[in-house]
Amino acid sequence: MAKKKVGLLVMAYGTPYQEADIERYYTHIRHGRKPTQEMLDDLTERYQAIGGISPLARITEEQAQSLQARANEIQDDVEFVYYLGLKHIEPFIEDAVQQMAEDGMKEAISIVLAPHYSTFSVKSYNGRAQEEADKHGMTIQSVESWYDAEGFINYWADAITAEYEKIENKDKAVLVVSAHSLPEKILQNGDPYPQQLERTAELIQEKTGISNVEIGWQSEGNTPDPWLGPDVQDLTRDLFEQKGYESFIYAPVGFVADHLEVLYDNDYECKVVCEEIGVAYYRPPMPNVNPTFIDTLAGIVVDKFQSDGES
Ligand SMILES: CC1=C(CCC(=O)O)c2cc3nc(cc4[nH]c(cc5[nH]c(cc1n2)c(C)c5CCC(=O)O)c(CCC(=O)O)c4C)C(CCC(=O)O)=C3C
Ligand SMILES: [Fe+2]
Repeated sequence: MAKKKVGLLVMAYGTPYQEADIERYYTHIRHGRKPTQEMLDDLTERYQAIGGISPLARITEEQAQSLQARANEIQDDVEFVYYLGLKHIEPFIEDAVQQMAEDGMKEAISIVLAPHYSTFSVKSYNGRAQEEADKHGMTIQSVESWYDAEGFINYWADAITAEYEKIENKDKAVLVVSAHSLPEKILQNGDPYPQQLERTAELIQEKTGISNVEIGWQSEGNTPDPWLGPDVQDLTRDLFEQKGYESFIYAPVGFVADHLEVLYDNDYECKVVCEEIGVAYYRPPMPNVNPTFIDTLAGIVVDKFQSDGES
């Protein structure tokens, strides 16, 4: 008998596919408000600085494909079929859910390719998926966060250790663990996002044994609100002045792929600060489709599916 098919909704941020997409993508991020020409030029220049366009579209697709393959390798009960649902560009989350329904899926499991839960990020992905699923009478079980998953921590611990070993004077080295900043107002409703980042950092510290570890926030948006800090660039200067560190390892653990926020905000902006103050810059590779990482996500998806019990 053919195995039952279960939808595997893989959700991610999305990125422009070509330069001509930047304006509508940015407008979507801004909830329908067009960016000014200056803002648009600024974003276009940042994409140009990383090679014209982001590698994120390709990597997200590869992550979803390998996640499907691994999830089908580690269990034999059902066949997971992946659907990509993006937050800010097509295929949108709603498109993916609708497609699942048209393909006859009755149930699905969803995961967001971002480790930390926030009302601003994961909650909105899951809410959009759920709302669309309701329209089609589909059930979606959503993985909420995986910032403390053992294989995820192991991935970063190994990648960071490989950089750390290159450094001679380890007393003068610091690890900066970061995620995307969010408006400070998330704190008023007890959002778990900052605690989850702290926990990721703590687990990485336990695993690597690195003594100097700091939390930073990066890539904050262009809005009048106050954002969570310290920003990684300011933090770099402060740590240099106050502690005299000579080597900085940046681990942007709130992201899972090579994209603008890492290739520009870390590899260009943080590096510029490091060069200015004369310290060494290190940034371990992103998870992308690393087998340990994909295996971890597959395990989480399968566990969630099995624990919620098929009827
Ligand atoms: C929490 C979070 C994550 C991590 C969790 C998750 O992955 O969901 C994330 C990831 C990403 N963010 C990305 C891109 C952008 N985010 C922006 C703006 C914003 N992000 C926000 C939040 C987040 N963003 C917020 C609150 C804004 C301000 C909106 C406003 O203005 O009210 C802008 C506008 C310009 C700018 O501010 O830089 C861009 C271009 C890319 C793709 C990069 C590529 O294309 O390679 C990725 C993976
Ligand atoms: Fe963003």
